[in-house]
Amino acid sequence: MATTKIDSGLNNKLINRQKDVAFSIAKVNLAGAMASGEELTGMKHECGVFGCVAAAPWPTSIDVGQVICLGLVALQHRGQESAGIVTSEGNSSTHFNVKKGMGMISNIFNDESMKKLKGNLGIGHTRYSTSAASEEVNCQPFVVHTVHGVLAVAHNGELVNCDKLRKQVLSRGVGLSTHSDSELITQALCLNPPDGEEDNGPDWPARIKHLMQLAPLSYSLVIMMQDRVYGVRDPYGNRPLCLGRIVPLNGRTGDEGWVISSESCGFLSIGARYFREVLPGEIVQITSSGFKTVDIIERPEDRSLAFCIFEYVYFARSDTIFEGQMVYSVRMQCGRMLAREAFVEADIISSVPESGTAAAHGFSREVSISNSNLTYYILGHKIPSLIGPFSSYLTSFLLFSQSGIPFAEVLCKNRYVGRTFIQPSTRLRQLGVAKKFGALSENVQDKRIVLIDDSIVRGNTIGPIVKLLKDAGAKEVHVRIASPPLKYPCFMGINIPTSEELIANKLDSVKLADHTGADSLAYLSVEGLRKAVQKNIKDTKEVGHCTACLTGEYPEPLEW
Ligand SMILES: O=P(O)(O)OC[C@H]1O[C@H](OP(=O)(O)OP(=O)(O)O)[C@H](O)[C@@H]1O
Ligand SMILES: NC(=O)CC[C@H](N)C(=O)O
Ligand code: SF4
Ligand SMILES: [Mg+2]
Repeated sequence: MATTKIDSGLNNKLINRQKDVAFSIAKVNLAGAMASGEELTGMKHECGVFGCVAAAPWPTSIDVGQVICLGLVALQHRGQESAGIVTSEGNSSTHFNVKKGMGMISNIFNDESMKKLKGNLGIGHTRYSTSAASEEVNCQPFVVHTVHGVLAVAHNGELVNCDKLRKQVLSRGVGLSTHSDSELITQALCLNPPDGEEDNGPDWPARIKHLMQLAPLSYSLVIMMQDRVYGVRDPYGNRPLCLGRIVPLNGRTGDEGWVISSESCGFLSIGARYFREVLPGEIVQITSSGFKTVDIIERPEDRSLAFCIFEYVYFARSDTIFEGQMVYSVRMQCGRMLAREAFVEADIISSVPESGTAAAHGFSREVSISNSNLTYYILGHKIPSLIGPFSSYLTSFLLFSQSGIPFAEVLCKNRYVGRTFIQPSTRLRQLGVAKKFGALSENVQDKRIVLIDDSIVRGNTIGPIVKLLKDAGAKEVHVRIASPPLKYPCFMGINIPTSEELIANKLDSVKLADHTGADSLAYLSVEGLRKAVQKNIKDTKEVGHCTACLTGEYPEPLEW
């Protein structure tokens, strides 16, 4: 697989760029978080895109605006800074209906604004900023008027060659009003094609293709013209995008419309069914008569697919389907793999809610193999090593594919803590309290606990939780992380903290165990994660995942 490993020269440039980007974004986000007293945890920052086109005849009876609004609610975990919906009535009208604003979807859209979002087709966006500040002016979708009519664009991702493309677009006489790479994409689509006239009106697929050649990654786009929506996924397939069909009520046949979304998780709640993924490099056109692939743009030959592996680990909702498999099942598989790599004896297996839970169930079900010597368990009892080698027959015969250690919840998550408006006092900070969590003390008392989380980023979550569990009476807490140490920045739509902020760059697992007060701490290996993700991918000609934040191997040369 051809990838770009960071050398020391590039590393310095990366550090500088990281500082620039981190400063411009973090000053907004940190200010927001600090003002609310909220502690920064996890990898934030992706975005969700959604589109809907009603089947003919138009005007449709489908409430397109509401379908998009509910579609965005299902994608709310992908971005909570701002959101927007743009609809088109699909006729000769020279404008789109637009509603955008800062904050959560429920704060932006109400019955009154929904009434104005009439239409037969539309697109929506929910944002976490990566390339420009979290401000009203950068809210998406971007809407522009061109000589060929109105155009709206919603983008998930981040252009790795943004500076170069910016210069190209500016040098063609276009003025940009923001620093957003998504505005840049919108304006790049408006440029007249470099190689001649479009005799029969604008050739949008050709323009999109041209953009894709100029900007290799990373993006999933929904682009709306007056009577159609295009769905576009970058040739590396870095960010997700999938298609669904709106099924008729009362068992009638045929489709009532089509949806396109970053994730499939919301489809059932809007009366849609998952159809398929948009392929890496594919341009899909959706009109009142259905979907059609209009082109597939290839990657350079020596480069592999690079779907973000962290969509499986943490970002996506667990009922979403990627590459033919449900995210929840992959997270369980990560837990199984973790049990094979880093088993430890304990009384209960538990998780840090929410996203660590599926992996904990997987861990609990797995036959356990410790790192150095095989240890076989049946119904929680260690089998003497003498009969160990025969136990695989026993386990399959007796259907004991479990470690024999039950799963039990130990933590209760407070979902309102993010709204607190006070800064913790020095005393509270020194106590290192796990503000988001409470301990289920009866489950914890005198127990040896394997505590599973999906990832450690800054290390702000795990230490206070270990302390909380010990304070609640836990005898031992063994932390197991269902992904490898996070060491490198991401430039593809995820705002990973600077390298210095990533705790794995400061403390190895032994030191981190010591630092957090855990009795042991171990991560899943990169190979283990890859195997867990790729084990059940079927019917796909090609498989490939970006692991740059874990390995420093980037899918495409970085150009700064
Ligand atoms: O090392 P840190 O910087 O503290 O970040 C790591 C934590 O952040 C995420 O959880 P989060 O609370 O964001 O959401 P979740 O409920 O989906 O797990 C992740 O699941 C880890 O628990
Ligand atoms: N996280 C994202 O996908 C953000 C999209 C785009 N780069 C923006 O900042 O608006
Ligand atoms: S660097 Fe990490 S977060 Fe970014 S796209 Fe690659 S796997 Fe995903
Ligand atoms: Mg978490």
